Amino acid sequence: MSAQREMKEKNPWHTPATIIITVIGVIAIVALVTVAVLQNKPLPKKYKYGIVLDAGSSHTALYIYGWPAEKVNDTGRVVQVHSCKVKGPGISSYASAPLNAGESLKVCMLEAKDQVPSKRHQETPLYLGATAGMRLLNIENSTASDGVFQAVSQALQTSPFSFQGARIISGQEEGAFGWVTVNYLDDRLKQGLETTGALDLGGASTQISFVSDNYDGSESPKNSVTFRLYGNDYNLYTHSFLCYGKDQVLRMTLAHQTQSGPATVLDPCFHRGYTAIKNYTVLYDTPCVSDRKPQPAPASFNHTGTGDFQECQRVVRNVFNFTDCKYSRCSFNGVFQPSLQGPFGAFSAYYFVMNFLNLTDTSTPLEDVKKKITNYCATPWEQIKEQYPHIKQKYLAEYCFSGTYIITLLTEGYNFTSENYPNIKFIKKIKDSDAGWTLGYMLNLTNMIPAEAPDKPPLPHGGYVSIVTIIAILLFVLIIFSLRPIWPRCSKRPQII
Ligand SMILES: Nc1ncnc2c1ncn2[C@@H]1O[C@H](COP(=O)(O)OP(=O)(O)O)[C@@H](O)[C@H]1O
Ligand SMILES: [Ca+2]
Repeated sequence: MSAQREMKEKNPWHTPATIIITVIGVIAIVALVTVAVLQNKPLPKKYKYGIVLDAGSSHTALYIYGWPAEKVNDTGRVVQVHSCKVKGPGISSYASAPLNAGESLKVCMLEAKDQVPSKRHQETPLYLGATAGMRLLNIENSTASDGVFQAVSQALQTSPFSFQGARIISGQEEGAFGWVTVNYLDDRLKQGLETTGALDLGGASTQISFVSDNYDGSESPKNSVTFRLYGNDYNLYTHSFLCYGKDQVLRMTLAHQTQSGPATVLDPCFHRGYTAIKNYTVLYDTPCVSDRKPQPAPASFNHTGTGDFQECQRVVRNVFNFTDCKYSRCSFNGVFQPSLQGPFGAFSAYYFVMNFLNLTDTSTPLEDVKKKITNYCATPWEQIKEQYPHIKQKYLAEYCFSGTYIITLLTEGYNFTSENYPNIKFIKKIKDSDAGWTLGYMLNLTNMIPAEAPDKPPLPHGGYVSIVTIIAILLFVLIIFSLRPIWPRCSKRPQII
């Protein structure tokens, strides 16, 4: 009894001071964790938006991008939140009725109004960039192109967004911003990883952009764009070939085949059984071919397919000049090109065509790719129409030509070989955002990619709570252990006696 009483008296757990300390300690730990959980909750997310209209030669598309308002420079956090395809042709087709060009954008602009919360409308920048279709119209008839821009600008000014202007973007911008988009979406810029080259095939022009280590830009300065992004310097090679989009190349190959003004053209790039009456004036109505119009020319010709890949490739080769080159190396038409390097993303019409032909898997050897296109071209037109009843016949008739052109451009134009052809990925989207120049264009105009690497991001909320909890538990354990030297001695004393 007396030993028990002694123990009770000497046990520090039972003194009022220790009880108070322990209670205060526990309350402090609970309070600390509660504060960490409640007070440091991330602020409710505020979103910002930006809108870009891609006025291409064949059609216009509207893209809405969104990003959290805070710390946007942190990561590749700008994403495509919506897209809208404008009904009808590209704005350059409205040269003689410009008001209709403005009118054509209305449906997508209404969609954009619904997609962006109304309290953000006023602060949302809206851009329109026009590419090769308008470049060609501007060369052909600058008054007409001015008229189109006036009409679309007027239509866009009436929108609730902050309209920042409509303009033709240069081929260099188109190529460089396509490259920025691909690498931004892939998170390659921020991490300073090896970059991906960009291959963009449009209807009226085509772009190639990539970083090559043995290229410093001095051999052909007009093909060089330098960027400092997230603390890394990039020396980008880029070139845009005007008239080398697939629609203009098709005209050039037809022009090549109609130089003598024949009444019938037997075209190996179209299927056997395909036949259509085509108008000479319409065919030659672009600066890419206008100087080659046969004089005098009949009103129309009979365009008849023979479906022969190898012959088609022979015809397509005629649109390239492989001989003139004043540089150390060239792609074609006397244009400098450094040696190909790294992976490539090929988008827009590259994707549409190769996806249709089931050739997006580039592990398919180049020889097999050619065989598949050969088979497709050799399939009679009636069979093709039956096989693909839901695909627009204009596209359907042209896939043989387009596939042949793509392979010829890549291998003979840009010098891809069977070894590095697998480095090309045919892509439509990267992480739900379309590959194309528009995102890079907006990131640039809104200064969203900093030149220097951003500061290390602060600890996320979850991480902060965990750390405070761990510290609190450690403190608790520490209190227990700090009392241990007194406590065990007291409890063991009766046994010693
Ligand atoms: N589903 C499809 N199949 C084949 N080609 C397509 C498809 N959708 C779009 N295209 C083609 O993609 C090209 C897009 O070019 P576009 O961006 O309008 O021109 P540019 O960039 O030269 O101004 C056009 O040749 C168009 O016909
Ligand atoms: Ca385009």
